[in-house]
Parts: sequence; structure tokens; C-alpha cells
Amino acid sequence: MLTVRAPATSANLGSGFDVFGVALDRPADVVTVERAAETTIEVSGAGAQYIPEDPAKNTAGVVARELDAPAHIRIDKGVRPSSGLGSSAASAAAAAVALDALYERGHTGEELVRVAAEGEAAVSGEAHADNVAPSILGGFTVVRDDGVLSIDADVPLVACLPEIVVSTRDARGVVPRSAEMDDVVHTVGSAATLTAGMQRDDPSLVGRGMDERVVTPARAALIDGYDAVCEAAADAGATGVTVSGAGPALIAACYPARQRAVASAMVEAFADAGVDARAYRSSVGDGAEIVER
Ligand SMILES: Nc1ncnc2c1ncn2[C@@H]1O[C@H](COP(=O)(O)OP(=O)(O)O)[C@@H](O)[C@H]1O
Ligand SMILES: N[C@@H](CCOP(=O)(O)O)C(=O)O
Repeated sequence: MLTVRAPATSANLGSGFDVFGVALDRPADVVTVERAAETTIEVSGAGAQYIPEDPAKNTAGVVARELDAPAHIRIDKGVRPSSGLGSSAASAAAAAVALDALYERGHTGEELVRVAAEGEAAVSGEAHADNVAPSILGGFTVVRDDGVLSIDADVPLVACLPEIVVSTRDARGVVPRSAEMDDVVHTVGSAATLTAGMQRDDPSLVGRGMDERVVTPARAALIDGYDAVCEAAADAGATGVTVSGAGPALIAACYPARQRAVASAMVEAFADAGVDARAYRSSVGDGAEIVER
């Protein structure tokens, strides 16, 4: 028997749609695996009632199939589903790391990212790896077809999760199919700025690099109170705010001294818009780890 904790993640960070991701300190999924003749799944914790226990429909079950590693899998959800905080990815990442260790397969982290991304394909329709990469490798990650890059970074973040449900599949449906060249140029500038900010542990550059004009506005329209929450966060000292993943969570960057104020401002602004929300104060965190053997 083996237990792995895999963290929530925030993908895209505005300018890095389907490319950038970052591991958060919390919340996290905790997954326990035991060898079995065939895979079975039990889910408890946040939003468990919305998560299928059929292995073919659960990201962790798909990972077990991909690794040919049948197991009884217990998932304790810390990351609520349809959050924009990589809920389905956290289970996939934890299962990949746990089953690899349980069956002593010795895959590299990057290989496990590819396997866990197949779990994501089962729920969102596409094998996007921008959540599973940071959940497995930790840090700030850049995913490309030809590989994954992970950078250790130390930048304060606030993830604010409203009590709204937005499924990644639906939110992928509103992404425009094309973009104006001006907007593409702007996005490249932002992405480069954000990457430099992560490399230099610079909250100001990270926040500026979150600005993006194609995908984010389309998705912001699905989140009640989005503009007011961004404005409140900026007034409280956030250097940048954007949609986390496919939403409805928002992610903000800030200097350490402003983190508490930014978190409160975001929760209050959601409340003013009639939406309950909670904020997670975080840094760029570590990837999945074995917590019990
Ligand atoms: N282990 C899992 N954890 C969370 N959601 C899962 C899992 N397996 C399948 N799902 C399904 O995936 C969907 C949530 O994933 P997604 O929309 O990508 O949300 P998130 O942004 O939180 O990852 C829900 O329909 C849920 O039932
Ligand atoms: N790049 C994906 C990320 C989805 O993240 P999630 O946390 O909402 O599952 C996208 O933007 O669709």
C-alpha cells in the first residue's frame, strides 16, 4: 500500500494557454493505492458526489489502465472538481506517481506527465498536460509537444475559488478558434515577461505577464463578479490577476506583504457579487510526494 499527495495547480496564468502551469502549496488530493487483480475506485472528500468511481471515467482509473497497473485506488479529494485548480489533474498526478512506485516501474517524471495527461483527456476531451506537469514535477512548468520544463520559483500567489461550477470541457468550448496578430504579439510579450518573472522570483513581472486578450475575456464572461474581483485584488496590491485554468477560480500574484489583503479583497468582492468564495494563500509549491509506504 502506498499513499501520495499531489497538489492543486493553476494552469495558463493568462498568457500561457495550454502551456504554463504552477503548483500550489494547497489544497491537494491524497491517493492511496493497493495492488489488485482489477482496478476499483473509492472517492471521498470535496465534491466526491460529482466524481465517477467507474475507472474508465475517473482520471486516476485511466492512469491505472495506461500504466497497466491495476489497483484499488482510494482518492481523498482536497481539490474540488470543476474548480480551475486542476482537480482532475491532481488525482491523475497522484495516481501516476503512486502506481509507478507501487509497481516499481521507474518512469521519469516527464514520462508520468504524459501518462497522467491521458487521464485528463478522458474528462476534458484533450490530453492537455499543463496541470499534471506542475502537479507531478512542482514549480512553474512549460509544456510543449516535445517536452516539459520545470523552474523552481518563489512568488506569492492567491487562488480564489468561488462557489460556481465551470467544467473545463465547457470552458474549452468558448475559446476562440483564431486571434488577431496584434493580440498574438501581445500574448508573446506577456508570456516572455511572466517566464522572466518566475526565473527572477519577481511578482511584478509575473503579474504583468498574466495579461492576455484572447482566451481570458471569453472565459471571464462565465464567472460572476470577475471584473469587480480583479479590480479589488489590484486595489489591494495584486500585481496581476487572471482566470485560473478554465475557471471559475482566479489566480493573483503579489508581493508577500500584500498577500493577506489580496486574499480578503477577492473574497469580499465575490461576496458583494453574491458569490461565496474562499481564498488559498500560496507560494509556488512542490510536486507530488509519497507520504506513506
Ligand atoms: N479523480 C477526479 N477528480 C476530479 N474530477 C474528476 C476525477 N475523475 C473524473 N473527474 C471529472 O472531471 C471533471 C472535473 O474536471 P475539470 O472540469 O477539468 O475540473 P478541474 O478544473 O477542477 O480539473 C468532473 O466532471 C469530474 O466528474
Ligand atoms: N489549459 C487548460 C487548463 C484547464 O485547467 P483546469 O484546472 O480548469 O482543469 C484550459 O485552459 O482549458
